[in-house]
Amino acid sequence: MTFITKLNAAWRSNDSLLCVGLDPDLPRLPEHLRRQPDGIVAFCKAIIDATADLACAFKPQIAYFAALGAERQLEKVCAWLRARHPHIPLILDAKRGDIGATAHQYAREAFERYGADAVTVSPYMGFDSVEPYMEWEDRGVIVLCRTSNAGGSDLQFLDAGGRPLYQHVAQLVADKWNRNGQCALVVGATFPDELAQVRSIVGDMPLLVPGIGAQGGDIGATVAAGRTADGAGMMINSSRAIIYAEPQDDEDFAAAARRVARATRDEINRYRG
Ligand SMILES: O=c1ccn([C@@H]2O[C@H](COP(=O)(O)O)[C@@H](O)[C@H]2O)c(=O)[nH]1
Repeated sequence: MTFITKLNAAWRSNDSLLCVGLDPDLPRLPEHLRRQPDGIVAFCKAIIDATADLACAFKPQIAYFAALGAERQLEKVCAWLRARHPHIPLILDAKRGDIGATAHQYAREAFERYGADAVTVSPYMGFDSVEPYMEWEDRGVIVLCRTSNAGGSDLQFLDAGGRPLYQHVAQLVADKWNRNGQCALVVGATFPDELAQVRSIVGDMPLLVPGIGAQGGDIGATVAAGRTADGAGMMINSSRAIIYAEPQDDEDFAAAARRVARATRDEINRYRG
């Protein structure tokens, strides 16, 4: 099954546009897990199992694992996700970008080592730096377009032939790069006007939309700006607000994550029309 087919099925089966981000920052993990050798794996497995019926995708952020030399733990988290929840797409957030030969190795890392359904990539080294990922025709290639951080405007708003560079990237990916129908774009929820612009350029292409939750993006404005005619089209990511949700009463961390994930999924759905 291709990434796009899997994503469409997950949108429907879980009635969800919510992507749960896995950004396990060791000091923020429950105390008993910080001391365990595979504590990050245990943390992520518990979050995954508690939210899998509420999510349209999971997005591990590779930096949180690589910074600790915990790539083996990331392998285990990805293996768990693929084995226990094979119908939920696994997006590796790695934001790779390099010359073709090196990009090929990054693609092997994402798709073969971690078995990801999709990977995030930077467009700024051009098509030959993105093309190697497309050899895996069943996987998704999610290209940075209008990122959620304020500093994204430094470059993404530069004039590119009469319009901002992020719009040029959207057009380029939609018209030329998406030869196998496997591309998606990253557009921040923190910029609903730009999200609407991108949606008008790319038709029904899926958008990975980080920036709600800890970054404060407005869910109603995000859904209104980015949804497709059938009320889908987006993987709206929330990481810290879900995985570090404050437990209430006698909840454990996974139950707290589930409560916030459910509330977020339901709030998104209220605006889908
Ligand atoms: O433009 C972008 C692209 C990627 N991200 C990533 O998404 C999550 C956001 O985490 P929160 O805790 O929900 O803020 C994180 O992994 C980022 O690296 C992004 O925020 N913006």
